[in-house]
Amino acid sequence: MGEEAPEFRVESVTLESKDCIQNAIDVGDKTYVISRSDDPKSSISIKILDKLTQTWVVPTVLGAHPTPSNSHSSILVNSEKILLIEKGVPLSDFIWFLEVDTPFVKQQRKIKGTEVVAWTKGVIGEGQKPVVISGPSGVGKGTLIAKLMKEYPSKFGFSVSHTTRSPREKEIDGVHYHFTERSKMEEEISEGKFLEFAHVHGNLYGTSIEAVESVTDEGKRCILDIDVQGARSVRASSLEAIFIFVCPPSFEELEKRLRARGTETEEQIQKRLRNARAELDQSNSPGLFDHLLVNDDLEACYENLKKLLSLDDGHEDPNDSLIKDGKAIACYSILSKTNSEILLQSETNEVEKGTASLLSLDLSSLSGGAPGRTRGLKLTR
Ligand SMILES: Nc1ncnc2c1ncn2[C@@H]1O[C@H](COP(=O)(O)OP(=O)(O)OP(=O)(O)O)[C@@H](O)[C@H]1O
Ligand SMILES: Nc1nc2c(ncn2[C@@H]2O[C@H](COP(=O)(O)O)[C@@H](O)[C@H]2O)c(=O)[nH]1
Repeated sequence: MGEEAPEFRVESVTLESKDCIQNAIDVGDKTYVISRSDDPKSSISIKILDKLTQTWVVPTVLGAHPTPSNSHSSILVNSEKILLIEKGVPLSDFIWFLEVDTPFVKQQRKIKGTEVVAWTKGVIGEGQKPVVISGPSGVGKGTLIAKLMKEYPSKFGFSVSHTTRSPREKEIDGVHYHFTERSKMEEEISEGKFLEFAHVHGNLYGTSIEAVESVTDEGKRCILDIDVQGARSVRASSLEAIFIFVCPPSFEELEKRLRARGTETEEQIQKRLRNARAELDQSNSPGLFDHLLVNDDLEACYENLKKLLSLDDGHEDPNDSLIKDGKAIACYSILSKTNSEILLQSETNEVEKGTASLLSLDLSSLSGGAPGRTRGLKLTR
């Protein structure tokens, strides 16, 4: 927490009636009214008053909404976003931002031709970098990932991709893939819901932003199994990840594994083998992959993968002690704001296990935002 005395500002007016709570926050010429009814199941609604014309607008609200709760407090962070602190929800879910004029909101306003706001959830700490695993079809990516998830179920989470291909026997919708119609997937891509997508072996595959975010929200390290085109797109995105390419010991062995798997027709096998040559050629593209792993003996390759991942395990997240018990119930309200921090005060008399009476949210720590999460929040006692 900084030394300077908190500068108190009345930027938010809270009106509580018998069955409704409303916060009114001025941002330039507009007043944003955030309301929720007394019913904890009902969601938050937003109205905007244009102070110049004295007209009300109900904006298009993008992003996942805050978890229903019966109370919140809010404050303007800067001209782009409002902070909302929810009460009575788990600590892992109590910080939200309403983006009112971020670059994303400005862009969406232009596209939609309406007033737009976007919710984004605040995530404490950076978490560990996601791991992108690429390699030709049949090399054993899925096998290696399955072993990792089995051995470390609470440490790693799989990014469930979308695909337009048909499910194989034993593949479960929502577990192995989100099996989807091409038109629906294309629509969602155009809505900006995908981190990356690619045409692979004649079908459309893609990683939704939600697929990665939901794993990270659970405090797990995200594993992506995607092709080389997808790896390139993720490399070019703002997601900082570790990129691993898995090679077969030989092309003949790759073909043998693909055939032995018995999931593709001869025509599909031929297509996958043709694409494999191109993917193997690209494995050495400068700056694309951080590590190459040869999957000859499965156990030896798995041990090498574990060694690679533990190289990045060294760092301790300073927020760990605060978020360790993410299920503890948050009962904070906003106390004050300076240019550098927002102070949150606990409203419980007895400080619950895993929570503190006063928390400082470092305003220089906010990164990302809609359509993903606002990450890297530094929250200190
Ligand atoms: N080291 C290995 N030695 C022998 N067989 C292996 C080895 N690793 C995986 N396999 C087998 O090879 C087949 C293909 O593996 P897997 O399905 O994991 O490949 P993949 O890279 O995930 O393929 P795709 O990209 O098509 O999903 C499976 O039948 C698997 O059991
Ligand atoms: N670019 C992306 N590639 C993906 C994604 N999910 C899977 N894949 C890759 O597709 C092939 C074929 O997979 P299969 O399950 O049909 O055998 C394989 O190389 C995967 O890595 C994705 O979301 N984006």
